Amino acid sequence: MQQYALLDKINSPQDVKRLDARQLPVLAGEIRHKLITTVSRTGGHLASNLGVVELTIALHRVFSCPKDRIVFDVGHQCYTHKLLTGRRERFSTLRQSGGLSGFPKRGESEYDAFIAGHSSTSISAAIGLARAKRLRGEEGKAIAVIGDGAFAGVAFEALSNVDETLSNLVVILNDNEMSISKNVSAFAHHLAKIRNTKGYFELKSGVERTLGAIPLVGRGMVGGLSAIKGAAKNMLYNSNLFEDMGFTYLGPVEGHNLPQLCAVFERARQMDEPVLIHVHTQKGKGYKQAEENPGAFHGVSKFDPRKEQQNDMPADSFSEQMGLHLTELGERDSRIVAITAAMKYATGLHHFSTRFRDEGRFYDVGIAESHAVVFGAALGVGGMLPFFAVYSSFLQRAYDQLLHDCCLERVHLVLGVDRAGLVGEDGETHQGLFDVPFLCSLPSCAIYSPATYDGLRRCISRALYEEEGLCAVRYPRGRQTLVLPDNAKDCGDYYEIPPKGEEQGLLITYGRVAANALGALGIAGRAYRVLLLEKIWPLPREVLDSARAAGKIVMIEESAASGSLGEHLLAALAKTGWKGDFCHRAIENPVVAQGTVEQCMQAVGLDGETLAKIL
Ligand SMILES: Cc1ncc(C[n+]2csc(CCOP(=O)(O)OP(=O)(O)O)c2C)c(N)n1
Ligand SMILES: CC(=O)[C@@H](O)[C@H](O)COP(=O)(O)O
Ligand SMILES: [Mg+2]
Repeated sequence: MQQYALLDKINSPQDVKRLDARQLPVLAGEIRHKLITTVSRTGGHLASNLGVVELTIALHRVFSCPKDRIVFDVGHQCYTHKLLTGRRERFSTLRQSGGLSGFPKRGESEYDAFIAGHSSTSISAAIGLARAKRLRGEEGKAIAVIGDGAFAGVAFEALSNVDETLSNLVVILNDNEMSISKNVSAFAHHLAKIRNTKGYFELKSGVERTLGAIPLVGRGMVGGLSAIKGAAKNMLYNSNLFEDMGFTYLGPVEGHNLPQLCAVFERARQMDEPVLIHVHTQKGKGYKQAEENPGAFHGVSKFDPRKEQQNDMPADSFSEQMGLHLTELGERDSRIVAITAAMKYATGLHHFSTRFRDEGRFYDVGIAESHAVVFGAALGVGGMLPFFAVYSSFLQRAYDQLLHDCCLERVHLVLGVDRAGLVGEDGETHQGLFDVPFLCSLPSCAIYSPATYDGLRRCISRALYEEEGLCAVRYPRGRQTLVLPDNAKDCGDYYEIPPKGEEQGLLITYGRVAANALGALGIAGRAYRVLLLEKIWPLPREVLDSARAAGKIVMIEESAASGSLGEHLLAALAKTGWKGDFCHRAIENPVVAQGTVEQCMQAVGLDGETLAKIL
């Protein structure tokens, strides 16, 4: 086990305060080594964490948690924070079942002030914590640490809510010019403009030189001095969005310069007004491959850090297959326009982007899923064929736009709902378990849930050309696991697989878990007729008819149980007076902790062995 002279003695933020300032860069080096060696073994978010090592050390050096509350935005960059707040010894359990979460979790530590995982919420949370402190007469600052990519959507709603009474609010903007890929938003352009003006310390020393030249002649001068200082600041510095929205802006500050970071954080700690500190960092700092290609090292699976080049083979995945197929369709139909919310590569849309961006048929709207849905709907109203690829859990925040802007007037928008179902190591915030319930609740929404690549291609084409209103094609993280039996009969909306022997019941299932369900039949040695659905909603008529004719039905789905397809099916059967035996296996508690997908499946009873017991 690697020994670290300083890090091994850090068991709380107080230990960071006790170090000599000259030791802080050494600590930063040890932390970087720990991050690279651990994450190369566990997988996780590497580049973002390498970029905030000094920022996080300075945070805990100057502020005093848990009296001061730190809220990380997205929270994928919280690893140094966890190393400095008593979780160093558990760090090797990162993102594993029963181990440390890859995101802040209040239940994990008193130093984790608020949940994170979905982007752009930290300023809202910090404002809430700040207001509560004031109302309860508590000391301390509420500090949001938010990236330039996450400064989108909800963050702008929060910005509009800042006023001079928030004197205990500090926002630290970690500007590394990157979201997952290069940040090309209008906001990023504003940041670039600000970065090119005088930095905080240049400005500060300039103003001090100006003020220093004026002899102090008594108190009256002090008032004059602050007026001159304000004028000097404005003279030296054109205003920016943050100043205009009520913050005192401090920056830009070099994000790997510990003395500067500590000095500016100390300045903010003593101020009695809302402060925004603009820190300029490098995503991937300290690991050459991640510095050169931060996007590729945003989220990594296990890798060998000694290798010069990591071979990033194109993934064998539903995402990749979606991207390739949509690009193929795009060649034939110029009405197809693709949209991503800052997830171009992870959703597979980079293929479509490369081919059609210059024709104005690909848009990365940044982390703004609600905007993406309305934008897409308007593209549809305007006569285009819009396709928005989005993770199931990130789509949750656009529920009203789906209802209000798409469904009420049956606008044709196709959603590629990626990471639908259990995702594994990202845990509770990212499990895609709610899309079937919330999409089924929408008027005139159609849902496809293919379990194979062939089915995915077919469903995307049907969604674009056979459907009229909102249509979702949902598919899991990773690759196809189901092998369709040769005797599966294609019935259009579903496949029918005959029983292996005298029929003992009807098994209805869809999506990735169908592989486990079919496997369970083999384990149990039971003879069920199987309906493997591809179009799941509205429930196909023939499926309902087939169910009504069955005496025993087992329904297996990888979805939150409440509002699930199985509940809808049972309700529909009940309306027909059906009185058979109905067994429904879904996920009763959809707050599913991290682990491998297989471990998550086991935790919720959707693994083959457990399913065999209900057949
Ligand atoms: C609502 C939502 N949409 C998308 C994501 C996926 N996501 C995670 S981190 C990230 C980029 C964040 O960029 P930034 O805030 O600049 O952090 P950096 O990785 O650059 O440190 C995105 C798009 C998310 N977590 N939440
Ligand atoms: C932090 C975040 O939300 C994303 O980086 C997410 O973790 C990516 O998930 P995948 O690894 O499934 O692409
Ligand atoms: Mg960034």
